[in-house]
Amino acid sequence: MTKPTISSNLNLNLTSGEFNPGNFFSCSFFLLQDIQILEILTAIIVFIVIHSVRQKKHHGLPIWPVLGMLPSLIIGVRSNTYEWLTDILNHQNGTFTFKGPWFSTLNGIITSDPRNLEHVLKTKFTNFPKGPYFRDTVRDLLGDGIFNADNETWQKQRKTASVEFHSTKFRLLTADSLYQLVQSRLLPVLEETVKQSTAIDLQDILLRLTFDNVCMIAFGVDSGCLSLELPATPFAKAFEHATEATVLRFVTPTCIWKAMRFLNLGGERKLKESIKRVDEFAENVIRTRKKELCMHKDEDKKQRSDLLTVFMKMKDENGEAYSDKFLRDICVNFILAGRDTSSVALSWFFWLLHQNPEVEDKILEEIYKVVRQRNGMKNEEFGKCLTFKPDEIKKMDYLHAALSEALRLYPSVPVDHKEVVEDDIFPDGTVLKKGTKVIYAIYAMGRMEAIWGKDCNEFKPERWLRNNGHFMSESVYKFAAFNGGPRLCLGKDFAYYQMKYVAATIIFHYHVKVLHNHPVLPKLALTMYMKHGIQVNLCRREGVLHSFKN
Ligand code: HEM
Repeated sequence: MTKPTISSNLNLNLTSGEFNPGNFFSCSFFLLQDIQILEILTAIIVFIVIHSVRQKKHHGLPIWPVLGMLPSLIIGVRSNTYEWLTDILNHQNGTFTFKGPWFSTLNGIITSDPRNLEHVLKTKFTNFPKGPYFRDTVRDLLGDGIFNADNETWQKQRKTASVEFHSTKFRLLTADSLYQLVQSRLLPVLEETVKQSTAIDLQDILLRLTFDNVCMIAFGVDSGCLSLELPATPFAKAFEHATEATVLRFVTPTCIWKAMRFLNLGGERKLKESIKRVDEFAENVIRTRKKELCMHKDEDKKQRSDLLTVFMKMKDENGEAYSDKFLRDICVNFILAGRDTSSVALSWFFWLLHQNPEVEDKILEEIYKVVRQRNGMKNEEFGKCLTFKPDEIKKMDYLHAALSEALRLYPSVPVDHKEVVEDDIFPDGTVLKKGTKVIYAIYAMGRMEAIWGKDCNEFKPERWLRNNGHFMSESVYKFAAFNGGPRLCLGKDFAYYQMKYVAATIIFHYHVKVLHNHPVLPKLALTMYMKHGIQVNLCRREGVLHSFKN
């Protein structure tokens, strides 16, 4: 039965011209009821407004009845989430409590205080695992891989990968693979765009490069993403979509994204499709490698030093080989670790160079100085230098500082997450109850006056240099781009080598000019992609040889 409205009640009486006590009472009842509803609604609105204004004074963000801070979060997510978070943390002395809707698990402590970070990542490491909330949210994509594992599952992957990462064989493989890719793919692709006088999306080129590189070192496979034709990369795209859709789960009440997953709706449907494509790629690599290891008598192939082969030869606690699913998880996690992180860092680095040409000049000066130190290098041969040796890359302190500075302002992993096992208390006095989610805002940390001083928003590589010009590292709890403590990034040394090698090669050969008015904005994803990439034109440097083998 539809409930009469105020006007329909009145019409009923006035137009009929009759007095019907039954009608009169029922109409008055509905009239009274409607007026009460209006009053109640008005009271609720007034309450919300007063309440939110009061809370704003108290916590920096309004806490709405039922919805908590969700409306502010939605507004923040729609603008620049990282800037929004930085602003709040700056006003809250580095730590604040986020309260989500009553019916959700969207609550947690967000911090950018280095003392708290050290507490989480080192001092009380075992009390702050990734935890069930994080693992549940990213499990569909990352499974039980290293990024999403705690305790023994994490330890065994960390141990194996760590031994591998520090082996000479692996170092040679990574350096050789990078050299090949830069010389025979990156430089020809860049040179082609100069010949054609076309603009390119540098982020896309770098993502292709690091994807090929990580596939080579993690699986010993040439994925062929970077070539003159710039082929479609359905797997890489699926991977990007999957990380994006996964991160949306963190800002959506769990019950809602779970319901959407169950009903296969919206972003969850997209996520499922993307993960399917990711799985197909990983399964294909694993199947091929298994066949190769079983059937080929070729000892060279058995001696491979890529991570997948190493994990395939290992046994689990029951003496069984790892399942294909677990191997898939390992693959996907290493792609995430190695592909997006260095490429997005390099993209932001070139964006910062574009805005700070004096830094580019200093890097170029350093490169020239290092190259000129080569034994017997004559001035006229200088332009023929096509590549750099590992020990030359090591000498580039200013470049190292400039890349660190780029990572301070644009960390590839902008926020990270832990969960409290037992009640605890942060060094800044924040009380942590068992099960609380802790988010550390790495992006915000890089832009806090309290940590970096008044010039915190400026791009100043010099802040990383000692008086003698040598690079000086910072505490990992202050500069958390590579995480810290037992879960410090395993690929940190390799990442610096890779970024320095690629940056030095590009800068030595070309001046990178970002297209005027190209919008450069961060995207909300697990790693900090540029939302619209970075469209650039390249200009050759005079006097440098530009004919590359392809
Ligand atoms: C600029 C480049 C890079 C940055 C900024 C970076 C940053 C990070 C961060 C923040 C973490 C911690 C993630 C977490 O626990 O949630 C991490 C972990 C890790 N990174 Fe990197 N990374 C970079 C490059 C690489 C590369 C190139 C590799 C390997 C090829 C790599 C391998 C790993 C691995 C295996 C872990 C997991 C460590 C663990 O949980 O024990 N990273 N990295």
